[in-house]
Amino acid sequence: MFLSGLHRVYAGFINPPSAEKDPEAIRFGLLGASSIAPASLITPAKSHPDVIIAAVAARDQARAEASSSELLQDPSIDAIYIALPNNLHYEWSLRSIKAGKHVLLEKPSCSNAEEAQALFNHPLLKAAGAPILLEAFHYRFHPAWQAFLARIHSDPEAGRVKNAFAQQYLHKGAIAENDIRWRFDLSGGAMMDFGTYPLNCLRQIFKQEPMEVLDAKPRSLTGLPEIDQAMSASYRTADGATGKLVTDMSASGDWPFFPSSWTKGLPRIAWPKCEVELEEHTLESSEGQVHTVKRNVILWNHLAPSVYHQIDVEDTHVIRAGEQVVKSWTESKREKAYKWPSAQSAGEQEWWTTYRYQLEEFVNKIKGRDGSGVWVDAVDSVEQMKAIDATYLKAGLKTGRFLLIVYALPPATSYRSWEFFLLTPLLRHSLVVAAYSKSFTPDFECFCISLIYPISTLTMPSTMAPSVDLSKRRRFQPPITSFFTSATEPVASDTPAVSHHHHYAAATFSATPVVPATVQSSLMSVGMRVRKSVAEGYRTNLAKTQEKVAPPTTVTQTPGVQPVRGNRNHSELTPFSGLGRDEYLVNDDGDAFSLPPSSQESITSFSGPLGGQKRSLAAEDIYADEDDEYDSRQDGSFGPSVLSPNMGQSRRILPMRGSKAQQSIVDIDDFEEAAFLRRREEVDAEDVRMYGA
Ligand SMILES: NC(=O)C1=CN([C@@H]2O[C@H](COP(=O)(O)OP(=O)(O)OC[C@H]3O[C@@H](n4cnc5c(N)ncnc54)[C@H](OP(=O)(O)O)[C@@H]3O)[C@@H](O)[C@H]2O)C=CC1
Ligand SMILES: O=C1OC[C@@H](O)[C@H](O)[C@H]1O
Repeated sequence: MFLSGLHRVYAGFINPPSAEKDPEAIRFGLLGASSIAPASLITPAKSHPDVIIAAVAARDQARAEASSSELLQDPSIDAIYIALPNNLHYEWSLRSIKAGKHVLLEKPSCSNAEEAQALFNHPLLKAAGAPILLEAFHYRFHPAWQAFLARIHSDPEAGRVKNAFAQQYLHKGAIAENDIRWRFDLSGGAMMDFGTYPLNCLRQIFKQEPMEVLDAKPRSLTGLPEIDQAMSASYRTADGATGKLVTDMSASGDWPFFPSSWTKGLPRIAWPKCEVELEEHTLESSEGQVHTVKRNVILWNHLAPSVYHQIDVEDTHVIRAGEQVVKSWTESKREKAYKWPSAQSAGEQEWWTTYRYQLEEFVNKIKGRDGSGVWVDAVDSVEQMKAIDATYLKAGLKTGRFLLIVYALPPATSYRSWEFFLLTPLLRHSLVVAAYSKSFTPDFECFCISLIYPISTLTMPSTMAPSVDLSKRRRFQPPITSFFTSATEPVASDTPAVSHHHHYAAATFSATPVVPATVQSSLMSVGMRVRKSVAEGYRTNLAKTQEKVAPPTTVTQTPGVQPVRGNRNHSELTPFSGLGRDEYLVNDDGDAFSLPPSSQESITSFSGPLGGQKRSLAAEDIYADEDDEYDSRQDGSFGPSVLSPNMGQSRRILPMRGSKAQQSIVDIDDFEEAAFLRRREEVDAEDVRMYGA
């Protein structure tokens, strides 16, 4: 048994036999030289006759065989594997699909449900001969998982699901401090990463949507309250079945057989596990006797079952005559399923990993073959993201949904002094409006920037107003400055920028309102000063503040020089040098009213040629469903909320009670919605109109 286990590991993960490649083999391009790619695709591809790994695109030219844009444009590439940080999944899947490529997309599919909905319901996926898009929930393709589900859903002994539990731990120290999983701006967090598996397990077990989230308790990363390092959450279906998941990506202590005081702080190793209790149900009734059975099933190690797994099934039988128990007994069995019971996929081997099985089905789907029948469809992926979002909301963690309000106050001439009178009303207005908005939209972080120039001078086309029905968690959003084109700078031509190869800079461009350079620089610096002075305790020392704030490139652009579009782009990535990885772990502690870590960087960070990495507040997630949120206020209170000192990091609020009438002085609907708050989809749609697909 041990030797066969070793063989499965060796052949599955280390050195599978090489298959001779078919001339019609699917040629894969990989976006990102990710750590998971060797296990998830490169090694499995070796034994697949219909798969060739053709190219890898990376930010670092030395490690890349192609740039990401070259990869998508290359007609010899059939499919793209996306194992980028989660925040880039939506964008690059969409780009790949638009380029006509099939997409194997790592989990979680997107940053939030809205993105997932937009992606998986994209019209390009509905057309005849449309590209195949698959969220890589690899564990589901292994026969062990399907055998486990069959014990719950298909056997005559299986009653309805009563209760389920799923756990998945990663031991303390397994993930480096600067890993993408610990970065909010890259849509990290335990529920997004490891937690997505046990959640998916529960959904598969229950087969009912949506699951109500009864409770969700995160353990946040020290210094980064918005990042969940661990989560435990419980759920209930419409049928009343209950489920619980526990995930911990830095698990310690709680060793079996040892007193907890001995092992506290030591890394904890535990198998991934799914456990299901089914309701007692009647097998047969005859001659006044009723035969019932009640089943419990456990699957150990759904994550890497090819290494080892076991399915423990325990059936408790009872024969009753009326209330009287005539006979009862328990049947236990232990099962394993390294292969399908009947050959559902040609040539499968016991050593096939979950990833190898997944690849088999992905290819089968593309080639129109029958295969095992296991698939993760569009609805499934969308529901998964909805369930993740709902868990985060219940946990009270920052959801990454932002409402940014920008509005203009009367011109500066109406104030007697820029130094004093200007900043005070701006600050007051900003804070009051943000707080007021927060009371309508408790699920959103609300920020406000008051400007001095009347909005009318910016001549924003009204068609660019944002939709308010979208909310975005960790959402892709263009930086604020990308919407302003200096009057001295030429308007970018529609020739796609090619100078930003080797990074994943999105090539989405927007029609930008032309703003005189003077207006623009004042606009930016005023906005910056307001934000800065908040963080610095209402300091209004202009010289000192400005010194710290590098002017954005768009403002200082050399006249006559063609701007490089990629550099202004919202999703631009830092180079492989490690810049993006090491810089993080921002701590806002002690900065009472500071905006989230990226608020300043959102404006300054893309001044360099390689673009900014950090999550941009001004450029960020801006949507609110105000009516819903208003209606959902439980305590009947209405009116402004005061943001807590941690407003950039947590969602705590202090409601200030009052009647609706009393509070109607400030109405956020009075403020015109700024053009740069457009939804991503609108940006894309406009691009298509202006520049072609
Ligand atoms: N199915 C599974 O079992 C697993 C799935 N995953 C999923 O795969 C994805 C990648 O995870 P993993 O391989 O661990 O991640 P890595 O950090 O190892 O790889 C991510 C890749 O993304 C590229 N990248 C682009 N922008 C950034 C950025 N700002 N910071 C860091 N990297 C960036 C990098 O490519 P380059 O430097 O080459 O340009 C990097 O190699 C995630 O979505 C994760 O959830 C992860 C592990 C297991
Ligand atoms: O999907 C995953 O599976 C394996 C884990 O190590 C990793 O963190 C996670 O992303």
